[in-house]
Amino acid sequence: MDDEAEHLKAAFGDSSDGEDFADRPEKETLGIGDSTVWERVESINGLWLCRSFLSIHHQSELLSAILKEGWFVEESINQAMRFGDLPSWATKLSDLIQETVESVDLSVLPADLLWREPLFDQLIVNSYQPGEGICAHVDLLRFEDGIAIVSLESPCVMRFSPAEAVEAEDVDVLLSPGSLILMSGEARYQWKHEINRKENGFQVWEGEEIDQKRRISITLRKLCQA
Ligand SMILES: O=C(O)CCC(=O)C(=O)O
Ligand SMILES: [Fe+2]
Repeated sequence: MDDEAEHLKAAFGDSSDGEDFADRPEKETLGIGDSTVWERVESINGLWLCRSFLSIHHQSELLSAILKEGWFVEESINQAMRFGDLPSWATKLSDLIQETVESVDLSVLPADLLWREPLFDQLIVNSYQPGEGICAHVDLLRFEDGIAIVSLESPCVMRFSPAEAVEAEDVDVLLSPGSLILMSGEARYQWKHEINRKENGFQVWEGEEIDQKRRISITLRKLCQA
């Protein structure tokens, strides 16, 4: 077992523990977690969270595929970007997002976004060491509506705050490993999002300080046509 798999096993237990994947081959092939429950983040239209998007096994496979790309061998490099043809693991992830969204009877993503071709053609993988995060921002307008973020490894709190000075409270969302968030409409254009993992940050969830480790995120977007 390589270091990453060992690390995941230590954190989450063996993926085969108590799970008989043979009974549910379809789910496992698709990499769908135990349940694909979607939560609408109240007070932010267009923000949806699926905590159990990826099974432990799929998280481990995805992490290995990302690390195999060799993007993060130098400590100074913590971000990789790809446009157009995405690596096969990212295309599979995009397909899985589409299937998962399609299979629920909820408007998790507006149909015109869900069925555009391709769903995503831009990929960013960020690797954050403990203490590192991302400043409050609205994603650039050169990207279309409909943004997906998949989280791996350390959980973190992502804070949403209104982009314009309006009377609305900030909203914290816990991005646990294996989770997927989708932002569209107001969530994408009218709210900023940030992750502050500095000492004076906000990595507290349900009263407990989050034990920070490396966090890897995969952001999928679609470029606007020129
Ligand atoms: O790492 C994340 O979860 C967020 C990344 C992000 O917001 C971005 O790249 O625009
Ligand atoms: Fe962003």
